[in-house]
Amino acid sequence: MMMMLGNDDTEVVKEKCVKVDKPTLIELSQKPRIYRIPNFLNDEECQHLIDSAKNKLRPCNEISSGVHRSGWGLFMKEGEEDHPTTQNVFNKMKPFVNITDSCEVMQVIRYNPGEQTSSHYDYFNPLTSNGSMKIGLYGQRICTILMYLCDVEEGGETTFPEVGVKVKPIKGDAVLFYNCTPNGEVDPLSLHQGDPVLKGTKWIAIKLINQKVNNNKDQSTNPPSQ
Ligand SMILES: O=C(O)CCC(=O)C(=O)O
Ligand SMILES: [Fe+2]
Repeated sequence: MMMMLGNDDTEVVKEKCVKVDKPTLIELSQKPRIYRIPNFLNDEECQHLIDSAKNKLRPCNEISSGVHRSGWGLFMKEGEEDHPTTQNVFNKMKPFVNITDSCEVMQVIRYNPGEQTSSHYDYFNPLTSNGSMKIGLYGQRICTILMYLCDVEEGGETTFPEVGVKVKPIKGDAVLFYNCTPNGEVDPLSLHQGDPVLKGTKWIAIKLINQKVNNNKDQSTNPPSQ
């Protein structure tokens, strides 16, 4: 399995976080597995991700598969993830998850006041033809790493309504959550949403971690919508 908890580089704590040099996972929920990773990104990394996206954002005023997303977003293009800062961010993820060439490109999203993403699952639905086609192409989205690139004055929490978990955006923190159960089945408890921003701006970066597939997918095709 991809998660390597409790090895030499990581530790899981259930209580308040004490700042330590090595990455720490704070368990927010066991079912589904949701962890906060405090201080995952430094200020420079947050700024780099914002700067690399800010002039290229497109409105996400769309309703696809029943998900209402009203922020502004960008999927990094091939090559943009090669920047040393972004590669360093991926290196920081490696103690926790398997990053392979099957993984979808990183996505950067900005929400202004009133903008949000309604409740949805990140996994591909294996019961639909579209979902199973994407599973074949990219691999199931086993888990998601969501990074907060700034503080938000008010609102904008990431909420998991099925399990009553609400994560406040804190600049540099990340949330790692599993869209599948440990035996690999899609997990309806992973339902989540980006609450409306009430005051300020919310910037996030998202890396979806797909199960590795062995194919020659064309990396230049558009990433799948959720
Ligand atoms: O904005 C958030 O906190 C959640 C966003 C999200 O779940 C997504 O873009 O898939
Ligand atoms: Fe999501």
